Amino acid sequence: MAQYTRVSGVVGLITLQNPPVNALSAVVRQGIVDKVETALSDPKVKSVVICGQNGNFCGGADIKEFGTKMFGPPLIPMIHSIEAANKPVVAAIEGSALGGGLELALGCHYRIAHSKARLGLPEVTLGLLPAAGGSQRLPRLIGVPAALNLITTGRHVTAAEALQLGIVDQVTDHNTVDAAVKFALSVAGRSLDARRISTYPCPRPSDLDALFEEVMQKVRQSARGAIAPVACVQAVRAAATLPYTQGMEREKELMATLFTSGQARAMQYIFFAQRAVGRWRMPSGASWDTSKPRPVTKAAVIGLGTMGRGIAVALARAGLSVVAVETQEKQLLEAKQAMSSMLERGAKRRGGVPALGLISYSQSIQAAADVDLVIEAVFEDMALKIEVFKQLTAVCKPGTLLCTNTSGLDVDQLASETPNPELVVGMHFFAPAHVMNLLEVVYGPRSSPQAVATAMQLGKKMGKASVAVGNCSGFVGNRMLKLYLEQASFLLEEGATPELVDRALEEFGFPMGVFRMSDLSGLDVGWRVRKAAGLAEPGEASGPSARIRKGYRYSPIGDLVCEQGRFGQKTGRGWYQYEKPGSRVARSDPWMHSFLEQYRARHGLVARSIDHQEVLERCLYSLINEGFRILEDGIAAGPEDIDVIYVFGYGWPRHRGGPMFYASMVGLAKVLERLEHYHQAHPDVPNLQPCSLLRRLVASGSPPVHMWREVRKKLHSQL
Ligand SMILES: C[C@H](O)[C@H](C)C(=O)SCCNC(=O)CCNC(=O)[C@H](O)C(C)(C)COP(=O)([O-])OP(=O)([O-])OC[C@H]1O[C@@H](n2cnc3c(N)ncnc32)[C@H](O)[C@@H]1OP(=O)([O-])[O-]
Repeated sequence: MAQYTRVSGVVGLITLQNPPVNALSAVVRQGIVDKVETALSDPKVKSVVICGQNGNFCGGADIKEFGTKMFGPPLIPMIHSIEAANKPVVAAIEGSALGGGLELALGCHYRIAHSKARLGLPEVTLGLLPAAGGSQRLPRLIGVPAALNLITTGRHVTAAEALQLGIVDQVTDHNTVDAAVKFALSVAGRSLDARRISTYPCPRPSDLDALFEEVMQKVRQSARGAIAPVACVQAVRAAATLPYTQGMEREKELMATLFTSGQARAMQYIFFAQRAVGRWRMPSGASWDTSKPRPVTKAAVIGLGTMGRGIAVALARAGLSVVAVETQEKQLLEAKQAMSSMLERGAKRRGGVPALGLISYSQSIQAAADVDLVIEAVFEDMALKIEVFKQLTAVCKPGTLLCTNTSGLDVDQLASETPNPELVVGMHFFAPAHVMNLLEVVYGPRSSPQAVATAMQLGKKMGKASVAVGNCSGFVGNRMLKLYLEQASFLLEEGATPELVDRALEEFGFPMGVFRMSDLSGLDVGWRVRKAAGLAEPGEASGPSARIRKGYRYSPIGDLVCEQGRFGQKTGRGWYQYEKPGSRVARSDPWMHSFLEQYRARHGLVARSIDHQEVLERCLYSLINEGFRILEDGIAAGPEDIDVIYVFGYGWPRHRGGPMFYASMVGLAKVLERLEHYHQAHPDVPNLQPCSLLRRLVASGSPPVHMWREVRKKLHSQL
């Protein structure tokens, strides 16, 4: 709803009230219409101020209303009536003015923002476009290029940038509503003809067609199949080429193509999933609202390799005091240099001062004696990690949380090597840790809910999408990825090429196919893990046993490629060839094609034609199937946890909603039928056997993804 008061005698103050972000629900819209009417018809009122309750202007249209029957006054005429008002209307912007919230402000005649406010039109991140006049008014106010950038990226701008762009008229460090009321008093009675943005001509850059062509090409490339960014460009083009009213018609048309699209549903699902994973729950029943996190102001990072450096920088950026420990002097000096430039570059990009002073460096673990939490990021070797944990328990103050950045080793085994296993959790960051937004917080059976709560809160403070998961080999992300990689390798045996498999996955929307991604992360990483697991055997064995491990099918192709010293980008050769070691542009490698032909010949395999559909079904459905096993094991509390992990950590296209959401869109019965088909064709691949939870969900009518948690609980209780 909206509240109305008259202040300073002649200013009508309208306050949006819908905590926490004053979203424009039907009730709020009705409130605005009524209160604007009141203010405009009150003869004592000379000008009007619109603000939001609780220091937040407006987070836009109410996303929770999408997909339901819409009622209440529509946004567009509501904003038009404000713009057409005969008394100045001033928007007092604090906190966020996003989407419909900024569109409401653009309908006002003036905008005053607090210096900490954030403004933007992020509809594209929800699979939509600004559909309450934003795509038509913003280009008229700030020009086509700037509007295109904000609308196609959905990025939020600071108040300072908004002032520089001309979106707001004034920025204040003081009480914004007071500043707006003072401003409203100062403009009372002034003509408003020049303040109605929809009447502005849209500035036309001389090379308009060239500009839109270039932007559309870039947008199509980065969109990777997402339809909303393309529609955003088309809507802004309408603003630049059509009169306002026709442009609004075009905006409406384009929004209609997006609003009910599967992509929009997927992206709104991820919006809420990202918030849902913050409400974590452990199998013991302990949860986010019953477990109090410990305060963490000072942390230590042990081991300053690539991961350790990124984690320390991310902690300092979050405002924590950091002790960075590296026992090797040369490595320590190199790390100090690298981390300082990471902080400086970051500060330059985001504006602000690099937090160089927050990090202290040491060669001794003793330096971690007074920290609240330690993150161990040494080489992925259990014996080494146990040794580090032993040293830490000897020097750290009582109650210090010991976290490991292992990407798959047994967190509980590590915990059992310490006197206080309840203080041990995994904090699995993704490379580069100061860039990637995902954090898997891994709890073992003895991890205390307080330790989980503390790690989750720290992850949020570092700006990470933090997901609490149970301890198992590979946790959630890597455990599922193993099946995806396995199928990709099998497809090479059966006739596919790295190029074909990658093209199918990139057309699906992944930034990189599985083989280009492996070349980027280094083939030797997986090889070391396979060797440690006793899977990779040296030499070119032939015959059936060469492709069997522990009784099941195994593809040694990856091991054989590594034996050639082909580790990917870092060696200039991997599944692809690169100009030189470290280059990033992958080119097909004739060596790989003849190697695969010889490999098939040696193992009596006959190549067959494989299409994109089979690549997607085998790689994605086997990954999804493992997702169901993870839900069945209770390692992940719900499908949202898995989907947030894959969208934020593994490049799963956001407009496909994540693996589990995607399975629900494809249809669980279809996924089950295809898995059964492939398992029948490959009985020696047990991972293709459909998971019983999938079978039972299909048997119970394939309920929608948001009901799986409840259905799984019920199915479990029936066991
Ligand atoms: C016509 C028009 O053109 C179109 C079509 C539109 O306008 S489409 C809509 C466009 N608007 C957006 O894209 C902005 C979306 N929101 C945000 O980016 C952020 O929320 C925030 C504003 C920057 C605050 O961040 P936060 O970190 O302080 O809190 P939070 O945890 O995120 O959010 C706190 C709680 O508020 C809920 N919430 C936030 N924004 C919401 C919204 N617009 N509608 C409904 N609920 C919303 C959120 O789910 C959470 O709920 P719960 O989990 O507690 O139950």
